[in-house]
Amino acid sequence: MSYMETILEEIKSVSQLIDEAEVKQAAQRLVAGKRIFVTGEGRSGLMAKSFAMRLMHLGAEVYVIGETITPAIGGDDLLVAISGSGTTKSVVWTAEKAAELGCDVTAVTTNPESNLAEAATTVLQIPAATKYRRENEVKTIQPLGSLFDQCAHIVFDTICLFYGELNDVDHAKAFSKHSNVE
Ligand SMILES: O=P(O)(O)OC[C@H]1O[C@](O)(CO)[C@@H](O)[C@@H]1O
Repeated sequence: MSYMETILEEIKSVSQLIDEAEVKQAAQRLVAGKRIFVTGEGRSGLMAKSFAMRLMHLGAEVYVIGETITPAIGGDDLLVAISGSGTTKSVVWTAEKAAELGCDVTAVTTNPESNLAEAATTVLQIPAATKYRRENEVKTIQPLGSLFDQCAHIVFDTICLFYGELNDVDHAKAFSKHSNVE
């Protein structure tokens, strides 16, 4: 099998462990018209940013924690916190702080028993391999958390499809939100 086929097989094996109904529920929680904040470090942070960009194109009011123009988070807001391991301190701390403020916190992680999952209101588990290669993680030929990153990206795109459906946003509406100064 080629490397590309192997990667696709790895992603497929993880996707088969995810219940799409749970992904739809994650999208439904984002529809409430609330402000959405996303957070994650490093690679997981990049996945968070790509998710935020897609949600913006779909009409959401969305912010990335730590960016220059990100406002204060409040009790009426939603936080999506992404960490493959569920142990990255800055992400756990952000989730704890947001929960303390009354935010609805969705943890996107491989580990439903992690500190991040504990701090969250809801856990969306993506049972992919992380950089820690814990015993129960699925096998991967890819280094670090690549498999988690890829699967998270696909799960976020699935959430975006549900989100678009629920909010009546089609390609044309999304295109109208796309940058016109590039
Ligand atoms: O997804 P996690 O477990 O929070 O890990 C994030 C960290 O791991 C890496 O993805 C890889 O070491 C870093 O880019 C990032 O700082």
